[in-house]
Amino acid sequence: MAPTTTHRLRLRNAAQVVCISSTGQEFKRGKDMNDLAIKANASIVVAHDGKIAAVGTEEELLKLDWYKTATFEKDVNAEGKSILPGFCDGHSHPVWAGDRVHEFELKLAGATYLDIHKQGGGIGYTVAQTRAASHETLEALLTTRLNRMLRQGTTLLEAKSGYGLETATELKMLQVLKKAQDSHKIDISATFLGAHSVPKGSTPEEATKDVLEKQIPAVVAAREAGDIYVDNIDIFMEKGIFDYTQSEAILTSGKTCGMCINFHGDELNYMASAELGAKIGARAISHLEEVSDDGIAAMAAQNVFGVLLPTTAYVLRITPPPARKMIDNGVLVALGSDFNPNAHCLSMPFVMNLAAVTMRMTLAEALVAATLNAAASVNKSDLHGSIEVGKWGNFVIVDDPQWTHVVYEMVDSPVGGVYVKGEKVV
Ligand SMILES: N=CN[C@@H](CCC(=O)O)C(=O)O
Ligand SMILES: [Zn+2]
Repeated sequence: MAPTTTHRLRLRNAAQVVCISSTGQEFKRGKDMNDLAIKANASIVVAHDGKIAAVGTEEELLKLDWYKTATFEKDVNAEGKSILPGFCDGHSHPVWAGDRVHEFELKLAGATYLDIHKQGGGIGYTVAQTRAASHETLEALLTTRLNRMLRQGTTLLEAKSGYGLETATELKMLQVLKKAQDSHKIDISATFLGAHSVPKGSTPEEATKDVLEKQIPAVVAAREAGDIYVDNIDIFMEKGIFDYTQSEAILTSGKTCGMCINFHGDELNYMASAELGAKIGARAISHLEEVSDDGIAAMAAQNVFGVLLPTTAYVLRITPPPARKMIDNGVLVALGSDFNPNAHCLSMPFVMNLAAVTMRMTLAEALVAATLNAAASVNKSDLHGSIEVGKWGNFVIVDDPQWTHVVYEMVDSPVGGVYVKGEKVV
């Protein structure tokens, strides 16, 4: 008889455990996105280190010697429920003060995003508010937003700076993200976005020089001092903001300093961002509403993730990115909420609903893009994004035997519980 082993958690006999992968895949592409590796009437065990120790039907689990005598600190009956991996949000801007509800009304009345931007609103408005805000104010705002995301099932988040556009405020935002990473249940991939816009009174050339010569060196020094951490470098590559040459210079400089390239491109105008990203070894490019066919081919060939953000097209009433074409042509597709003062969305279930309805992704593709592929877009699918032995015990419990209800039931999605590292956090 095997000795008794104790474990943090067993979720017992769920109608569906949606594993996403059962072979340790780093990501999924093309038709494989429709295979969710679903186990019916299955259980999950999480060890005391917060990692998944076993997943399978009772019959499968009883083949494991240790399982027969195992005990569980929490033993939860999941009958009639379905279990998904915690959602992974591949793109967000969660650190800022003020809001732009006044601009929402202007946009509804016909003003475009770039019209408002040129008049000093948009990102410029948020930059002024965020520069003026204290660490404490930003921390409190971020915590509230993270809590709301967690309630909707997000357990991994890519989160950007970018409302400072100068060294001190960019560092303040990254410090606030580090504090959240050290204290909050959501795991955060931190992104430096000092080139989110051209600050008032500067030219794009001057702003590029400031990012290259002041901001990046300061970010690297603060990272070395342990004051911040930073995983990715980003830029808003857009007409009238940063062009091809400026984007290439900033992104490659960040890469040289050890950051992964993960940037905004081909959003409102075609900029050859996809082609640039493939050329310089980007991990991910977000938006891509205006991506070219050549750009799609280049991204597919170089394994560059397309992080698609259906909330942006919805709120700006623009044409969504060609998700179908991208998936069918082999691009690695992930999803993000794009939470920011322009697109105030904290819910990955809603993002999946929009992806399915407005971008013609299947429900399975939307789920893979909001779990395994979003985790992989920030190099974290070794621990996030699927229900497999050795990964974090991060789960969303859906109050229905069919997981698809979490996407189908709009707005008040049936998220019945959220677990992080085997602990119930919602
Ligand atoms: N497009 C650029 N950045 C954000 C919007 C930021 C803002 O408007 O404050 C985005 O991803 O949608
Ligand atoms: Zn963005």
